[in-house]
Amino acid sequence: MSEWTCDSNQALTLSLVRAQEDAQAEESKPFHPRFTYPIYGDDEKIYGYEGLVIDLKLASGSLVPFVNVKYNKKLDSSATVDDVEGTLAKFIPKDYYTDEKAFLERVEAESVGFKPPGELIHTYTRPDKNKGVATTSEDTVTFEVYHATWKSPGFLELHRRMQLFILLYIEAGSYIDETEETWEFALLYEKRKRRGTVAADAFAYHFVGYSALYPFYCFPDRVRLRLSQFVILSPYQRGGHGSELYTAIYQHILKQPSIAELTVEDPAEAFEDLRDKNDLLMLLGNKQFMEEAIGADSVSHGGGRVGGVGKGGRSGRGGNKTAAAKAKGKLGPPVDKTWREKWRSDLKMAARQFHRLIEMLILLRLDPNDELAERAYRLQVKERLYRFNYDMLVQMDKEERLDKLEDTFQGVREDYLRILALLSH
Ligand SMILES: CC(=O)SCCNC(=O)CCNC(=O)[C@H](O)C(C)(C)COP(=O)(O)OP(=O)(O)OC[C@H]1O[C@@H](n2cnc3c(N)ncnc32)[C@H](O)[C@@H]1OP(=O)(O)O
Repeated sequence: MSEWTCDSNQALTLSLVRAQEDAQAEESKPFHPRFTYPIYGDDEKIYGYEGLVIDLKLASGSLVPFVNVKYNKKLDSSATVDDVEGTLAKFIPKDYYTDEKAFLERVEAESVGFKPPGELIHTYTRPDKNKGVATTSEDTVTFEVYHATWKSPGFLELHRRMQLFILLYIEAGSYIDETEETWEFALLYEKRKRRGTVAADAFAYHFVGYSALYPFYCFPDRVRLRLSQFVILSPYQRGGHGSELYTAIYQHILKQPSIAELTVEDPAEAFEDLRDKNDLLMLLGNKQFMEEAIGADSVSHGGGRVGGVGKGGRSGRGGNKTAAAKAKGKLGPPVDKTWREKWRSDLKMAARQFHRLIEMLILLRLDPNDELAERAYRLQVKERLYRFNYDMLVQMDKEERLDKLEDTFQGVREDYLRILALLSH
């Protein structure tokens, strides 16, 4: 890289600023985005500066921005030097701060008054990583999920600030249309007791992440809600917050009679794993579903448990399955399709996702020495794969098609084993 060229992912430095009383938090440390190509171009390079830092600070609650561009040297004014601030300004609200003192005063003022917009739909706690291991309730931090629409007071302004994270974190992510009224949102906030001199019962809210969902018509009289955007900010990633937000959205949907199912738009791999893991845990924890799936005897003997699913392998291998339980279970293989469809519809799951989950649950208990069961399983999975890839497979001759299906099946099976291993950590 030439002396005058900077990596824009490194140059852009984000931080979530808390009020001075609250500032000593892990989550306020600076971090870098995953992508900047939607802002600074496909090669994610900025030309014309040495030691460039684009300091983008956001008030941790309202996400009001402050921008300060710093550098050691800048090339003499010429047409080729990139306009760093002007380019970023096109993607954030016009009224961003450039005066740090005024910005910090705003952060202080908001730290007592800011509350997330929308309706509270889910609460959970985590040990306070800024205090070490939790021993009392004082050592835990509360997190809250809010359901919001454009009509929720204060949400439109907040969304104009937080949508930048879609560009910075989601590949091929783009801004949504504010004039489309039907968007729904789930916002995740940390709710933390204020420190220092402020009132003992005062709380401050800090933004963690959010999701945008869009309803599509679903025959005859309901909607299919499509999760289109989902982001958890770097300082909070891999702490189970994405799982909590996803579960809150799913539980909210289960309670809404007008929503038929939840679908996901073009999920990133990490999100697919998050979704599979949480969906599997939800099914394994559903007593009635598991009893019908594998028989009440097997569930009470631990056949529906996750425990013992080690890395890259299954436990149980059918060893403790009684013949009676096998005969009773609707899971198969092959699965009872009418039973599967009833549960899919009750659990409001998209068809492909639910069929995959069923295939994973079967694999979890499949006895590799039971050739009949192995064959029934292979046929079940291949039937789904055939339908899903029909347009491509139908163009091949028979031998090629069978080879392709077998390869795909083996790949899918390997991936299922990888996902099942995620359940044990
Ligand atoms: C429809 C869409 O919007 S798809 C786009 C999804 N969003 C993005 O990719 C934006 C950038 N990334 C993020 O926002 C977050 O990293 C998310 C949403 C993918 C995950 O959020 P997190 O809060 O980190 O997830 P959480 O801690 O609940 O992880 C649950 C499981 O998901 C899987 N997972 C989460 N992140 C990753 C990752 N980066 N790579 C692989 N697996 C992952 C793991 O199995 C994880 O369990 P584990 O930590 O016990 O191994």
